[in-house]
Amino acid sequence: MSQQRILELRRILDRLSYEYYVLDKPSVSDQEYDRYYQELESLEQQFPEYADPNSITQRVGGVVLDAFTKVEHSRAMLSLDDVFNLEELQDFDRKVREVEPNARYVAELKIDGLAMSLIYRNGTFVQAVTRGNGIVGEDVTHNVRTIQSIPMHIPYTEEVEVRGEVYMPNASFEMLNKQREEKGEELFANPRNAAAGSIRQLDSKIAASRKLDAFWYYFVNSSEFGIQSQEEALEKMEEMHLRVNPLRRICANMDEVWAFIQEIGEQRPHLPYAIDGMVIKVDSFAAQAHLGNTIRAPKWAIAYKFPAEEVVTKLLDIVLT
Ligand SMILES: NC(=O)c1c(N)nc(OC2CCCC2)nc1O[C@@H]1CCC[C@@H]1O
Repeated sequence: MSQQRILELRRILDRLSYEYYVLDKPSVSDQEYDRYYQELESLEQQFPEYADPNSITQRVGGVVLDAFTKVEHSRAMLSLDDVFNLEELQDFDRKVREVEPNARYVAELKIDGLAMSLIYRNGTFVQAVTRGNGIVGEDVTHNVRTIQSIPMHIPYTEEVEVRGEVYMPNASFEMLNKQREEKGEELFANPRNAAAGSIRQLDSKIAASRKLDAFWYYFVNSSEFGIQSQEEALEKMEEMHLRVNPLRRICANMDEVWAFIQEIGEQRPHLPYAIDGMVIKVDSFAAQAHLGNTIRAPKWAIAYKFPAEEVVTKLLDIVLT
């Protein structure tokens, strides 16, 4: 029965795609993957009545909008206050401990991309909305659907909203600028601009060609899943087959945070994506609620920013290499 086979192939390919793009551990060869993919493509062409926008064959894009729809966020997408040195981190820690003396932190790399909200209903991906001004964003579902590591199905039927950062891996960024240089087009200054420019495309075929990726870090309705801390939320999102950055550290105090920042500062030039700092969050959700938010940013999180690489050293690198 062809519909049966179509649904079975979609499940197989979703699983294989998860292994490849999220776990980075494929269990079959590329040839075997391609055989399943081609069988699904030809069955979908023979039986268009079984078309599904969430089918893996739709990741290549092909939707061209004439405008973006504005969407109001279910809950405001907060920003982060910035600090630039250890002393300011210790000020933040002191203020936290006035309210939560035993707070522990989760330190997460600050991905330099654009913030995004994903909504799943009945286990299926339904919408992606940019942060916009934090209250209202743009519906970019057609472009986010092309990001291979984002699951189109999750094993939960309740409504799930998660937030994270869509970014352009350094390899994609270098390749894109090389192509643009060959075509005499203006280059993107950095991966963040390139990612933002790609997500704002009306033609999802262009977005698909930009090979974007994403890490997820915030589970909006986590309390409905009985989750009590940031680390638990990250583990739950991993369980949902969402791609979560494994490079993170639970820290008992700000000294451990500072040690992790130094370690990552060393690794930064060798990471496959751009980071502009570290996001430090109080782990316990009860403590987060106790600390609260300002209108713009949480009082339970802070962004430590790495010193901007001196333009001079960058220019010297170019001149001297
Ligand atoms: N860029 C990041 O890697 C990142 C992160 N790892 N974690 C958060 O946590 C949110 C949750 C509540 C307030 C900030 N935000 C991040 O980026 C923010 C989103 C909006 C502005 C920054 O890009």
